[in-house]
Amino acid sequence: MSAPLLVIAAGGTGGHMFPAQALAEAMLARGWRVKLSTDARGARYAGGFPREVEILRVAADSLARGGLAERIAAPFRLGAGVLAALVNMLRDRPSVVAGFGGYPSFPALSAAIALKLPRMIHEQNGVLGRVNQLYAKRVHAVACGTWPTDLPEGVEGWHCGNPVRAAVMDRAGAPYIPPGDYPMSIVAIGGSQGARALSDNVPAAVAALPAPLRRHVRVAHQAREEDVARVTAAYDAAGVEAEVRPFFDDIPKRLAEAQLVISRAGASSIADISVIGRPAILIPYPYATGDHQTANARGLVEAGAAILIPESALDPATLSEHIATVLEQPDGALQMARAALSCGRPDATERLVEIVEALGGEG
Ligand SMILES: CC(=O)N[C@H]1[C@@H](OP(=O)(O)OP(=O)(O)OC[C@H]2O[C@@H](n3ccc(=O)[nH]c3=O)[C@H](O)[C@@H]2O)O[C@H](CO)[C@@H](O)[C@@H]1O
Repeated sequence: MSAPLLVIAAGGTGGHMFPAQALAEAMLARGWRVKLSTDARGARYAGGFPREVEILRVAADSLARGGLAERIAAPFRLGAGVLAALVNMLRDRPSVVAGFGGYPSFPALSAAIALKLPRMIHEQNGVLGRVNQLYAKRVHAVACGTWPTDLPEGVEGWHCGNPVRAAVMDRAGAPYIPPGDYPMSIVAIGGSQGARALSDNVPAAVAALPAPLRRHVRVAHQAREEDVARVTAAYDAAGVEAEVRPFFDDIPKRLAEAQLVISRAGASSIADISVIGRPAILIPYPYATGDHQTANARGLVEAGAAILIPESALDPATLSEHIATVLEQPDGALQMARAALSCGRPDATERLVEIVEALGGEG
């Protein structure tokens, strides 16, 4: 008998592809075969997948983007994608089909429903994306990366978490050193691309801290390339030691060493902060689809692990007060760090594996 087959369907952004890759690796290690159904954009990330994973390219464009001709063509391309997925699945008879969101997950999930195959979705954010929203009621399991997640009535979700990188796992629950009379680290991150709102406000907020506190603070600040010079100059002018870069490759280590994290609320940033367990001030990106970053922040805020500042209420004075509140209260900061840890799911991949194996066993 051949090994059971998992078909993973995921769209073309890192947010969808990374958890899909973590599951692919884990299922291969358990002796399953894995195929990845994705589009041209997703195929660019497929290089990170193990070589054993066969890539099935599907055409599946957004119905809402592009020019008129593209919009007219989109439903036909989606239809062709569904037909191709049907043909593939009739041939392969997968044991489980797992959608990770994005348009390319539409054809595979549609075919799985038509063929009555065991199927699941994983949603990384606290609000369901379009394809996941469409199919949440028609799959056998809804795995949630963020908790709580807004789900349609009658749909039960499983808090699996979002898989994090090995370098984050290595620091899961690393001891937290509460703030005190010694050098303290603030890490400011704005998602994978950096955030202008953080660059406009964090340096001024740090500069406005009471002098005895400011003297002890050093900052690692991720800024967009074009903002690096002015952000560096702002810290210099305030006499604050700061490293300003477009991207830190060693962010897991820096998060582990931080007394406070100031961040956007992208799904992976939230997962990293939770798994390592650090107090945070979260400023959700206000234009994310369905305001999902505010939803992503909810779990940490409700647990008392994070302070939420909507971008509309963000200014240096407000941010400065919140930074001071965390850094001047070591017990409170320690409580926040512990609360963050209680939201973390370092076993996210294993939880996803359990769902796949349970569904595969029923197939
Ligand atoms: C603007 C936008 O729409 N962003 C979306 C995008 O997030 P995006 O991919 O931009 O951001 P995420 O927070 O999900 O991930 C960023 C990752 O980069 C790491 N990091 C960050 C800075 C740095 O210097 N070094 C570093 O390694 C973070 O620790 C994290 O692991 O996809 C996510 C998953 O669907 C969504 O939740 C976000 O809303």
